[in-house]
Amino acid sequence: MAAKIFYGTLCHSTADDPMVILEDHILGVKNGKIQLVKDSSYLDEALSELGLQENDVKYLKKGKFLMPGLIDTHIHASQYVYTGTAMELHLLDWLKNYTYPIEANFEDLKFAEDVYQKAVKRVLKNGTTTACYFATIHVDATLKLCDIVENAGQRAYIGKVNMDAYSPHYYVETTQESKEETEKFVTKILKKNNPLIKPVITPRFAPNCTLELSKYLGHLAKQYDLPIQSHISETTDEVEWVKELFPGSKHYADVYDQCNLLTDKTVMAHGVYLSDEELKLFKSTGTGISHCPNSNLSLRSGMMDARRVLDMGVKLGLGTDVSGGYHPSMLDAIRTAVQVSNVISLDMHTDYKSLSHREAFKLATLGGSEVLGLSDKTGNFEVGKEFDALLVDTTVVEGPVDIFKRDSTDDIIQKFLFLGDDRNIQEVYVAGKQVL
Ligand SMILES: Nc1nc2[nH]cnc2c(=O)[nH]1
Ligand SMILES: [Zn+2]
Repeated sequence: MAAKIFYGTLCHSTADDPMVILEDHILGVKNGKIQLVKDSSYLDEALSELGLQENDVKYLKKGKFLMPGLIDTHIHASQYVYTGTAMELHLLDWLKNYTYPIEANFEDLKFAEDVYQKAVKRVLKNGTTTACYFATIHVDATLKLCDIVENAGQRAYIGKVNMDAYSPHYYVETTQESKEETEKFVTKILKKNNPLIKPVITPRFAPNCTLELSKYLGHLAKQYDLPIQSHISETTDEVEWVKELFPGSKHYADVYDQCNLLTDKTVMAHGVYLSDEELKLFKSTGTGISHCPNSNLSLRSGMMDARRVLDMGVKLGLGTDVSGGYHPSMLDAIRTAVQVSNVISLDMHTDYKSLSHREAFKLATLGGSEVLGLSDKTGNFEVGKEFDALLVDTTVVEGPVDIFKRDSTDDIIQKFLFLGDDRNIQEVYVAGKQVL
């Protein structure tokens, strides 16, 4: 995109305020970065500062607004193939009966390409400008996912999954293979030198990796300064199993910590059953949590108390966890996070504050960028950051939202968060480039 100025309503989060609504404002973009955010009375000044003409200004009428792109901190691109199905089992049986057999098919590159094309297209259309993807154990198929993400212009972390233990015979790696293939994958992606795409070290979860492999992965992440993703404390059965498998560890988080897998670039999905001690360890290591409320309800795993995590100062973002979660849209993650928090509040003392839609909006944007260690680049409309944004139109004909004369800008934004969908997402920008 050439340089441009957007004129109208802007909505984003800051460190102090989960939702700042700026009406009659201008946002200037040049070289993919946000150059200025000002009151509209500065328009003439901004035009000359950026060397632009009046026809470089995009005016947003009532009902339209600009917001930061959504950040999905936990999504399995490979599981998109069965999204919306197969949710009657609990986690460990679900993995055994559906997930592993389906992921094993990604050895077939044609199958992988078809699924990944559709998954990436779907999430971009739903406004996910940054995604933290799990793929499968297969290097070639995971490289295919990288090509597809690159062509689509999305910002992403992409992980080749590691599994050398308690995995079925048809979907498993030897420890040596897993080590070699992962380093091969990492170096290939780094060679692309695409600033939008990074490899992420991806031990599936503690039971699926030997300590030897997990320790190697911690070392690899350090060597190449890479982010790390995995799952933790999603169900009580899983927590019990980890206790049995690793009797030498203080708790679940300690298994990862012993392998140097808890860093300020680590995102752990779920964390429903983390103890205070584990959360303190997350805080001290800078590890973030991806809260995946749809998945936690769909697989009946439990309810993660987002308020508790926030109160303990642990970084928090939202994830769809497709396909443990059935919905690929982060708007669904925002809504479900609010609803789960509402349900938790029913059992709490009266001054317990459930998560507001404003806070959930922040988790899906700025919070996600913090969890992924990308808050210097994306997450809000701070000057100097890259322009990752959605142009939302709540007045689209035959759309899912009805706007009335009485609706304030605040109401319009809230209606989009609770009722909107991809029909309302008119334009999607990543690093200043219009990708949809
Ligand atoms: N939700 C979820 N939890 C996991 N734990 C280990 N693997 C998975 C997975 O694929 N999905
Ligand atoms: Zn997951």
